[in-house]
Amino acid sequence: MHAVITALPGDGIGPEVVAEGMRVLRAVGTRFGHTFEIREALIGGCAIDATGTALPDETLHLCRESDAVLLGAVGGPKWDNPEAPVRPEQGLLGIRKALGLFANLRPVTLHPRLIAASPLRPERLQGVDLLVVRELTGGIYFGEKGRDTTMDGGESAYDECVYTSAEIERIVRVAATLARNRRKKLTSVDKANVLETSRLWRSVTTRLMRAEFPDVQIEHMLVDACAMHLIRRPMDFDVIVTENMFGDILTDEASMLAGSMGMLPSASLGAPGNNGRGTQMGLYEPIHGSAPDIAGKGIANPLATILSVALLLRHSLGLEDEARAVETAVWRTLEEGIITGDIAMPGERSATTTEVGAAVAAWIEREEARSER
Ligand SMILES: NC(=O)c1ccc[n+]([C@@H]2O[C@H](COP(=O)([O-])OP(=O)(O)OC[C@H]3O[C@@H](n4cnc5c(N)ncnc54)[C@H](O)[C@@H]3O)[C@@H](O)[C@H]2O)c1
Ligand SMILES: CC(C)[C@H](C(=O)O)[C@@H](O)C(=O)O
Ligand SMILES: [Mg+2]
Repeated sequence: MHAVITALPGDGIGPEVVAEGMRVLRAVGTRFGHTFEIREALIGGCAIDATGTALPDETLHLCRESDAVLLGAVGGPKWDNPEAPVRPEQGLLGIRKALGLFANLRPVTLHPRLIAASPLRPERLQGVDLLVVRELTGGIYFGEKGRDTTMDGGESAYDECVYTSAEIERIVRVAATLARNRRKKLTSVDKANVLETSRLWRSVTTRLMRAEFPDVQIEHMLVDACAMHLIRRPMDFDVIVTENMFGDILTDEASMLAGSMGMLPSASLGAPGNNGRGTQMGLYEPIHGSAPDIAGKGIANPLATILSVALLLRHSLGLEDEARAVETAVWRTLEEGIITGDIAMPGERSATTTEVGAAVAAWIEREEARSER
């Protein structure tokens, strides 16, 4: 296969982890005989510095012409002035919206050796295998926002949260379809005791599940309780579907089940079959940010990005064997103990970002990595 991938390294540790993602992609190409044409473009803070905008037209054009996009992270202290008119995060939100990527899949799977290193008790983590489906192009992130002055001469600010029934239906359909192929349990997370958008979310979800997914068990959970249950009994979750902001927050929390922010990948997808391959053009990125506290040190965990490459192979290129080869290679690398400091046990040797990427790539190039894990 010949595929065109746009790489958007971005800021902070973004370029460090995307370099390892590309190394792994090249290893997959070598091992399986594919050519991946990788084009790099600017997004976020580095794009602001170079062009004055966080999402240059050139970047968007390249992404639209690609089979898939691999993104690192955007943002950092250099651009953190809250009063700045242009912000790195606008690039990320802009590309998600412009490409119509409303479904953000954030799987949480645990390697056994990470259970030992986790701050949580091991018996709480056995059997954890969940998937958060986060609505990505609506809600409070994209509502009207602005500033005003108050009667007493002070300031006010507002962020409107809007959801339409069509937006809720399409994301719940994605999540329920995924649940149907897993353990057939869907948890819809909202704040229906307070928010009108959540009450609509709950009604639409109930109606749709009854009509189209009677074989999938549906439960509704308030977001505050969900935050607690994710720690108390994470193995009880199969697929979670939720709105944009709740999904953002819950997945940072869920990353600690897997031991680190550096472990969780994501796939952002739009309407199915929009690329002529019967698969989906998508954007793939780790869930973490630019990690300014460790940027430039060569110690960032690249596995979230490498696992995002696996999702890219699966969802945008339809290469299931290749996706599994990447996931298997990641597991083998963890078993070998080639791990960055964020998931190392006290006293254990920490590998660099590059050493981890090279180890995963080496496993892919070996025949054994193709077998089931
Ligand atoms: N998708 C994105 O581009 C994205 C996501 C989240 C935050 N951000 C931006 O990143 C900047 C920093 O945000 P933050 O510090 O709140 O969140 P962050 O995710 O960058 O970092 C949170 C903590 O996790 C650690 N961490 C993150 N990724 C890691 C990795 N791969 N390996 C090891 N440790 C890792 C960091 O060192 C830090 O201690 C902000 O400007 C924020 O807006 C961008
Ligand atoms: C950087 C920010 C806009 C982004 C989000 O909130 O979606 C990030 O936190 C994420 O999880 O991808
Ligand atoms: Mg986030």
